[in-house]
Amino acid sequence: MSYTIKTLNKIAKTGLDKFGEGYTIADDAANPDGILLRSASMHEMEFPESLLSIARAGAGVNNIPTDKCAEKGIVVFNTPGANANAVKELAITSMLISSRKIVDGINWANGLTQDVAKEVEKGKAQFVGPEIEGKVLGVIGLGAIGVLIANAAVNLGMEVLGYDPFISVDAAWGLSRAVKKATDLKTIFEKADYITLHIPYNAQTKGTLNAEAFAQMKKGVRVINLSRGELVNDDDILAAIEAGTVGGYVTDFPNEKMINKPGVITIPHLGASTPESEDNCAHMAAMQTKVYLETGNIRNSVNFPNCEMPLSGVQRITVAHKNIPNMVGQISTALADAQINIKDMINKSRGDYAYTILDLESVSSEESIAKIKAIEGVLRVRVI
Ligand SMILES: NC(=O)C1=CN([C@@H]2O[C@H](COP(=O)(O)OP(=O)(O)OC[C@H]3O[C@@H](n4cnc5c(N)ncnc54)[C@H](O)[C@@H]3O)[C@@H](O)[C@H]2O)C=CC1
Ligand SMILES: O=C(O)C(=O)COP(=O)(O)O
Repeated sequence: MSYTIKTLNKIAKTGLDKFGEGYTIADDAANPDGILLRSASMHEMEFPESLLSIARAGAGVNNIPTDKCAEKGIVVFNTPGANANAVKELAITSMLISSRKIVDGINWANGLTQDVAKEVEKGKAQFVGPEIEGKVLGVIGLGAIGVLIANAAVNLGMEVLGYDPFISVDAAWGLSRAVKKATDLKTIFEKADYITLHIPYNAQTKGTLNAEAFAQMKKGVRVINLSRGELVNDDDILAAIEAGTVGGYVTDFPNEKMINKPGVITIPHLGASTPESEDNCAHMAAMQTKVYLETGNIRNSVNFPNCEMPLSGVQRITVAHKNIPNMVGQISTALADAQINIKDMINKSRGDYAYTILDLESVSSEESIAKIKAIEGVLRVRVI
């Protein structure tokens, strides 16, 4: 057994150490079995035939063409929740720095040269800003991060409204009963003093906060975006700041338009930059990759279903395929034609794609594997 892992970003050593014997890890591997990355964009990349999996050490997968990967039978993983606490802490920080004029105050104080103590007392009145206790926070997206923030804000004495039409059962279980459900974005826009976004960036969520949204918001609302820059329309929020509708914008995704703008605080994408999160994400990404390469079991994929079965039999075959009728029938017929008995099997689907694991009582023949590969809708066959 030997596998090659390519890294596209710096991945915490504690995670890479999990691969252990039989693995070569390099940032310039030509024909990797697996790729590990953080925010590097893979949209323009060619995928080598050797590539079986991609693991995003983090939450957002908008930097990976997940459908294109699925079509090639490449399983893409992320690490749900592994960096959520780091983002929660930065979101609370962001609410505070959007409210109290801490950043401006620090910059001003650093520019003082003489009679500093006296000048501080004279000048501090220009940096007054409101407290967050008693104010209304609107949380858009109640996943791993949104739930933690909503609960923390309740504990800080805020009134919290949450909006997530697709909330998972687990997330709902974790949410404080004090968090009120908003059934539409309008309610959040009209009531919130602070709005924080915790949704993925995709074609549906692009520009969630735009001129139409800002027009419905309370005057002076503070907006926090630690999710992705594209969720907020840059020109529209700058206009809303200029008009006084938005009282402050904190973004973890600076660009040329946002730098050095009054009312905008730019953070250099630090949401997940804590040693704890970097270790958690790397650990999960490495373990999910190792398990997939060595057993074919899928845990925490974003483009294929989760599908796990304990190893049994003398050989395992995994088939990534389209979610269309009669795939399992055709695969088992190909094996039966070669007198191969199936000891155990599992089939799961997710959207347009599905995955089948078969543990065999005898070793398959090249001919039967070729037959499975030739079935229309089969994307990738592995013999483990
Ligand atoms: N700044 C940073 O360093 C980090 C940023 N992120 C960003 O935060 C996002 C969220 O992360 P997690 O909470 O871990 O993901 P998650 O997948 O646990 O939660 C996302 C939630 O958004 C909800 N959602 C999806 N579309 C929605 C819509 N149109 N309206 C309302 N809710 C919607 C989903 O139902 C889900 O509950 C990531 O996709 C990523 O873009 C995540 C980690 C670090
Ligand atoms: O997990 C995410 O979605 C993030 O945005 C974190 O990005 P990073 O791993 O710090 O480049």
